[in-house]
Amino acid sequence: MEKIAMIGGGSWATALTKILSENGARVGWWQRSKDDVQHLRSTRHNRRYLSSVAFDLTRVFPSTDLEEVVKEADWLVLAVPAAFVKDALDKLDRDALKNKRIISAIKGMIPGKNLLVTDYVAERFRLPVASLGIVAGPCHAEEVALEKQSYLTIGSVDHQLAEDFSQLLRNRYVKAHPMADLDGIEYCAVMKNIIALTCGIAHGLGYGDNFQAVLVSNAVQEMRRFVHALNPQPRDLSASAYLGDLLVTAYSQFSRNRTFGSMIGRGYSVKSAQMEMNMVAEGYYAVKSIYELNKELKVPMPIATAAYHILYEKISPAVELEILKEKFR
Ligand SMILES: NC(=O)C1=CN([C@@H]2O[C@H](COP(=O)(O)OP(=O)(O)OC[C@H]3O[C@@H](n4cnc5c(N)ncnc54)[C@H](O)[C@@H]3O)[C@@H](O)[C@H]2O)C=CC1
Ligand SMILES: O=C(CO)COP(=O)(O)O
Repeated sequence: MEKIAMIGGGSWATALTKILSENGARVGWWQRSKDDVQHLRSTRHNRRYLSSVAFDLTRVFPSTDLEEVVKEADWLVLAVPAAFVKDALDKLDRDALKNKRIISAIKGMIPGKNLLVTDYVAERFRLPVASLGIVAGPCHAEEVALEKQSYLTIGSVDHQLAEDFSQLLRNRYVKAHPMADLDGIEYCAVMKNIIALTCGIAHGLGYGDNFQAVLVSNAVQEMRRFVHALNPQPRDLSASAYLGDLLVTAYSQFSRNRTFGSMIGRGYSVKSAQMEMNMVAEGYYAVKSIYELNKELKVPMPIATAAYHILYEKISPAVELEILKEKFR
């Protein structure tokens, strides 16, 4: 039986715990809140996220004791929003993660450090990059709860690690496959949130499907330029780990980033949109990291720049979209 430490109590951690435990793995599930852990133990349901899912408590072990959960596991799955990774891992020392395989399920960057999550973890715990991987692909937690057919991609420079984790995920409604492009997949997963957020802003302002199709087409080119500048290697951005994830996030009713952007387009402030959501739109934080990273790279990134101006410089969404409109082809 594979032993997994799931770090995080949000929708994605809940969905991954469902998949992994129902496939037979033992999942030690770390959450911050004692009350939430207690509730899970007594009712078998996560009361805050995907509350319809019932867990088998002979395989799922909710706990607030991070060190204990990590000690018992072969795999660590990080599934808190990127902004909380530093805090969540604060108590762990290098030895705690020695000889473990670490999977990031996070599609965001470490604020302030402007690092991908896998780069941060490798640096902070001095781990070889071959011990790390990322779960990506177009997959909303809500559809996992409904057992709708989904596809996941595991990116790692270690093919065996990626294949082994894919194997843990495969079931009747999840297909998973390995890919070697760890950095490319992770950067694109970050970028697609910014783009989906901008699609939401356009929608909130009253732009329609015709415009969004052009926005997304231009966004693919922006993603290609940026990822190539950071990590030049041949990659087919039409693969589902890149384009598929962009499409589902830009178009789905379940997308946090699109929903958040739509509120901004309709005139909400960042604070009020965040308060209303109870969920995290990674694109809000990521756009600052990407904008700062790009000060050196100087890649033309009109969409990310517009989102940054709207979210951090309080420039009117309508004005930024007018500017963007003229740049698209
Ligand atoms: N929800 C989804 O369908 C998918 C999410 N992801 C990624 O998974 C990551 C986690 O997102 P979700 O599970 O969607 O989160 P969520 O938006 O469902 O929930 C928010 C999470 O943040 C946690 N949180 C809030 N304040 C915290 C703090 N101070 N310290 C630690 N944790 C805190 C909450 O406990 C909860 O776990 C994100 O990077 C997201 O992009 C990736 C694929 C699908
Ligand atoms: O990454 C996701 C789907 O693949 C989730 O996107 P949102 O955070 O916008 O819901």
